[in-house]
Amino acid sequence: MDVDMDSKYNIGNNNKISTISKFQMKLKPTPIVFNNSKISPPSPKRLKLNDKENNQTVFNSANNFHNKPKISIQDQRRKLPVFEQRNKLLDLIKRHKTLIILGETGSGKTTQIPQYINSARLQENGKIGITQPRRVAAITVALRVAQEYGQGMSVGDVVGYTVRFEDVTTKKTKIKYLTDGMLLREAINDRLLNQYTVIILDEAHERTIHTDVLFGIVKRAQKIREERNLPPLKIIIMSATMDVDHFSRYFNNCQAVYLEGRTYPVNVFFAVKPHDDYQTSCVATFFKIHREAPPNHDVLIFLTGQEEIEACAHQIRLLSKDPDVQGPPIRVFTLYAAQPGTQQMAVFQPSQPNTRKVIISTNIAETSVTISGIRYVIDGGMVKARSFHPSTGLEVLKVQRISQEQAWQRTGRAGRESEGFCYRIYTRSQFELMKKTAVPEIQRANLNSVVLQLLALGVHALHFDFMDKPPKESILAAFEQLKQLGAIEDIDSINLTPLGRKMAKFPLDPRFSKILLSSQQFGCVAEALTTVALLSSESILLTPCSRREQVQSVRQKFCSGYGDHITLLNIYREFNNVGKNNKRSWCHEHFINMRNILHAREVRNQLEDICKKCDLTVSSCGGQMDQLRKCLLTGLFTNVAQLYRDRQYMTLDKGQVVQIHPSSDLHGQQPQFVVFTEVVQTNKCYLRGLTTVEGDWLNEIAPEYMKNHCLRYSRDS
Ligand SMILES: Nc1ncnc2c1ncn2[C@@H]1O[C@H](COP(=O)(O)OP(=O)(O)OP(=O)(O)O)[C@@H](O)[C@H]1O
Repeated sequence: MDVDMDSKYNIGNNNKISTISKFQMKLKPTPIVFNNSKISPPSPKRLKLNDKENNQTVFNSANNFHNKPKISIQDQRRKLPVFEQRNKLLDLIKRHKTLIILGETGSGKTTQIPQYINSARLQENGKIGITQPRRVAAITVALRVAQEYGQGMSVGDVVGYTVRFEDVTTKKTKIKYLTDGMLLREAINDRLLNQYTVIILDEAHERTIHTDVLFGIVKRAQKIREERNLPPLKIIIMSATMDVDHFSRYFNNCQAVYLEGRTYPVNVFFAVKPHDDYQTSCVATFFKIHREAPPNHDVLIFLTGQEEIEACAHQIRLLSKDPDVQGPPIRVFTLYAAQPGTQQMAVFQPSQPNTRKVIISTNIAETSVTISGIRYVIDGGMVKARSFHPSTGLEVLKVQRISQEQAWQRTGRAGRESEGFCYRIYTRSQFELMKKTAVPEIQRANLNSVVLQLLALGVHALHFDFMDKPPKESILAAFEQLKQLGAIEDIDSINLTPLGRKMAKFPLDPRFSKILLSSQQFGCVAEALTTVALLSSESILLTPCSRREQVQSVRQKFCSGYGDHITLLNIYREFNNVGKNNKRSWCHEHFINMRNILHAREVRNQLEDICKKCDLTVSSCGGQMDQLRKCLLTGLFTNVAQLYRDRQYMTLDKGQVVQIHPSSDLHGQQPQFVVFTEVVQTNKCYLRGLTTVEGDWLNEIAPEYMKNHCLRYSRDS
């Protein structure tokens, strides 16, 4: 792209924008001005080789290679900065039982280091496990590494991956990429993680709740294996951006090594002034790039969530139809967690010649992934983060500014195959005001699942060796909830009840596991499985903004007076009744996301297998929805709200004032009691995913809980 690196450019001066705007006045992209900042990510302190005082090591490498003709995959590997350091690195790995490795984004840590270890047989008879915070990264990196092995090697042979509901490994697998959540589940069955001799916790800076728990689990497994003279466990912690001292202290002042050298430079631009409407600014910036960049120089845009991403995709598709828009044909892709795997993988397909691929993604493309062809990153600067408030008992999703570390990771997605560009839709001073690192998830999340998993490992969360302790009240709230669900006898207990042990077998929030495990007693195992599978997968409902009324009218026949969960169940049942050949057109006609519903079916099958292992037989309640509604209450009785004033509800648990979300089937109705599965916070608190329940059922189903949580208002008041 022929951008003058030293001058500003101004999308507002581009008369193409005014032509574009005639298509959709409301969506007119805001003009945005950038400065080229020419800055680089901060490198960790560079210290001398084997600097004893600081216990860190520096490597020197200066691999700078620019737009070269296509090179073989093996040559690509040899040109990565880590390649030059291979022997020194292997020597360090051999000598240290725990090692921290820092290296620039794209330098080859994730794909190369496990291969080096395997070639040198450092793992001996065990496996090398490499964790990733997200499934997309685990899958794509495994595919890439299998491809690098060549010789017809397919994923699942020497290189494999395991993500929730998908295991592509065999006995032959030596290098196993897996999500941090899956390694944690494996630890429940094998506390010492005996199948591994090397565990690499990658992208450690992300501090996902699972990685944070794994820090303690692997540290403990390493120590116990040492004490018992079992084959040792080597731990490697990797990232491009992390607080080395903090990590090193936690891992008994272990050695840290900084791999110098980067692949290709990325030129960073900041907006000259703040832009509140970052979504529209991203679109404007995209069209600026599109007009000037050669074909197949692809673009990755970071936004916060499904709705925003779909709206942006819609806007780009619409604007790209303007005959005045110059540039190659645009192919728009979206990437967010709620999509099924197959749809996510489509993003990684090579671009068609002479086109422009634009991918609009959440932070799932922020770390580890390489999307071939990406030269440009547009960073909206925001992320949707989940936070739990023990005082209200609610877990809410909120859009907030990213951290500086996240900004650098996003920048790192350009410049992986050649020089790249990153446009930040925020000013330099806004960047400087951002937090250096994000608050670890463990300090802001609902800890129900973690506390349950730790108990399954025989550990009490209050006594667990966390790198940064979660708030005590969040741990206590989790114990309280597990007690209410019947997973433990009392809140000091470190023993799970038989029910609790079964709950820990499901890769689900304990409230959902409880629903499944109670469903036998209500004769609705089939319906509970469907409902929980649908709630654990991405939304099956498509609601294009422009066709809202049409959507409502075709879906009317599925709508249940009992609310959203039963409506979803009705849709799923009908989908199953449609013949195989007609499913696609049926989905199209009813605005149902076919991939998501098929994915939900896969999830359902897997949950059914676990139910069978827990001795449940699949029964159906047919049309008796009271059975399912009661069953939902067995897990979700702490998520009940009562009508107390016109359209205002109050949660029974903590007395939080809430309203029914406009997208709910129950919006506009005022049932006395509702059970909910989601809370969304904008300027008000809204409940989404609702089912009506009867007040009397609460005493029947959760008598203990109701002793302390009386109904706030009697029916007559
Ligand atoms: N799927 C892929 N397609 C094409 N090239 C790839 C792919 N995966 C990796 N690469 C190449 O390998 C390089 C190293 O990738 P790798 O993921 O190992 O780096 P990393 O140091 O772990 O980066 P990060 O810290 O960003 O995860 C990339 O910069 C890219 O050039």
